Amino acid sequence: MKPSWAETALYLNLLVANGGLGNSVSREEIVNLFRPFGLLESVTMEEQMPHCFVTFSDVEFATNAVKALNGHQLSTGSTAHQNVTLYVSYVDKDPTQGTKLPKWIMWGIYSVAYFQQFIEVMKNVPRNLKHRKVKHFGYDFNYDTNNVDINRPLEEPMPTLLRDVIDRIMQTGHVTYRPDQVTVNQYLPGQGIPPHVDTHSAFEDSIVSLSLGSMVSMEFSHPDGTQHSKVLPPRSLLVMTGESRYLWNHGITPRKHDVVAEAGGDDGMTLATRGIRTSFTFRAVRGRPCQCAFPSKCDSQTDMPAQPKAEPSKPEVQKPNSEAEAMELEERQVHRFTMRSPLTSVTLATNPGLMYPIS
Ligand SMILES: O=C(O)CCC(=O)C(=O)O
Ligand SMILES: [Fe+2]
Repeated sequence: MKPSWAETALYLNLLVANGGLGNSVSREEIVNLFRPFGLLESVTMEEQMPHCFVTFSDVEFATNAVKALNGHQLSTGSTAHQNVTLYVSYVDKDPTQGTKLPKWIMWGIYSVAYFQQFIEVMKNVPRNLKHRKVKHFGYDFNYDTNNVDINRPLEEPMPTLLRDVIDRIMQTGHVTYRPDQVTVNQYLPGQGIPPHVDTHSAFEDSIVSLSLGSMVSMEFSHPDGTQHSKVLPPRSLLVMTGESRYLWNHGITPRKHDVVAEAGGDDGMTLATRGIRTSFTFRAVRGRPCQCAFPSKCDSQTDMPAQPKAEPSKPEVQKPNSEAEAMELEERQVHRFTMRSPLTSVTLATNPGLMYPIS
């Protein structure tokens, strides 16, 4: 089957020509216009510029907004500007450019039918870890040693589907070593993965995670204490290279909702309910010691204190012992947020793809 990304290239980032501060269009007008299409990740407006950038948290939201709003006329009403016609188009802009944060590739290049085949892969896999389901291709990942045995590749060949994606990943130019190991993680709402750095000696530099199904918020933390959460929208690729691969911890807090910032420029927060998320992590096994510039996190260069195991989950801060306790903890955390800022509740589709076939 011909993969549909061959014809389809959609992005989460939109350029809104004529929708800028330079045309006296306000942030509020842009947010009000775009928000009905789905959760907004950001609205970027610069002084005097005649355009702005809108980033959605899901490719489908962006697709629908482009269809509906390209050519839309913003009328004067009570606002400062004359009638302006907005021209909305996709833009391939990397919002993490120039920062040390993980690279973020906004992609919606695969059709839904194509993705559905990926999720099928997990259907017959038993729930084999306490906190999530996993399956490995290429090489097994050993959760006791947090490593792979390079001398024991799996007999099952890498499925064509995954080889297609790997080709596509290589075409981005962000990845030096061709991935030959794939770990599929399937998380139910309430499940997660403890903060960790993928073992340096096990895998080469670039680590790529493709998210399918529900969005989730991934937490990144730097040894200097810097914390950063990033919403991973469905059908997006996260590429961790350099510092973000070797130094920053990444993890997913086990909870059923994520508190997500709204893009209005104020302190608006939205509570997003998690659905089932399936992620595909693409890595290249290393088979030789790591010589990175981050010895404090490098098992090849330092006697590392044992990493928190990816399974079973080890508590970082507060760990609920039962489902009831987990719910209570979550209630408390969510409640704290509610007190600080008004929350609107939004349930994101578990598999938005099924609802909006592209091709
Ligand atoms: O689910 C993800 O996107 C990340 C998985 C991960 O970090 C891992 O398997 O090492
Ligand atoms: Fe990881």
